[in-house]
Amino acid sequence: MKITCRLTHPVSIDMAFDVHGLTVLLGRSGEGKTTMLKALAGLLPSEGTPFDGLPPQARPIGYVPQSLCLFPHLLIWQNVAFSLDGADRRAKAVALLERFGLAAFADRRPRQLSGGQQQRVALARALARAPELLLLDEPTSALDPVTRDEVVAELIGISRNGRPAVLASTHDRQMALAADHLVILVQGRVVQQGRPADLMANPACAEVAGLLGLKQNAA
Ligand SMILES: Nc1ncnc2c1ncn2[C@@H]1O[C@H](COP(=O)(O)OP(=O)(O)OP(=O)(O)O)[C@@H](O)[C@H]1O
Repeated sequence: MKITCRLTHPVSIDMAFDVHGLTVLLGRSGEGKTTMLKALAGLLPSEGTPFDGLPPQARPIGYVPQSLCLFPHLLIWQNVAFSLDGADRRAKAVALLERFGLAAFADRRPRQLSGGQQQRVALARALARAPELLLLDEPTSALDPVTRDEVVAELIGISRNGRPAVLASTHDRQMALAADHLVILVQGRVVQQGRPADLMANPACAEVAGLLGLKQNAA
């Protein structure tokens, strides 16, 4: 899937990149990663996205914000079933929870779950509408290293099934290096994209080398 996006406010962005498998957007704080994910999800006005003209609810997108935004007053299964209709919505939600090993938590509330479990509930909710593209804003930022590795493995598993493609923003170098496709942002522009190993071997510039944690040659 080809993603394009142009924005002038609140930050200047002009991006074009491919999404296949688990794709990770890596950039410094303030580059506009969150802003672009919101624009793709239809929560901010933008131009040149593949989804222009569609209201947020009609976009084939699942979106997990950094704060997750689970509904605290709803049960876990009700959170997952939020966008579903029909008498079988509980069964569908529980089936999704089963996929993440959380079916036993269906009748609890979000505050009764750990951060990693809440992240998986938010993932299940985003997958409920069978999106073509799953957007995740810094999905590992609140997780300990072990849970982070589990969530990244789950994202790889989700994306390997072909649908949805998964696009995650991060500062997390470990997550970036585990991706199928890595997109590096500098000042709202894509400066390099490709397989993480290829970028590690041939960083396009000092900024890319810095983001990847490579030693830079003295000028
Ligand atoms: N509602 C807003 N009003 C004004 N400026 C904003 C608004 N939202 C974001 N910005 C600015 O736009 C820029 C990009 O913000 P954004 O949150 O998209 O960056 P980011 O790359 O996701 O950063 P981080 O990695 O720290 O989350 C920042 O300079 C931010 O201050």
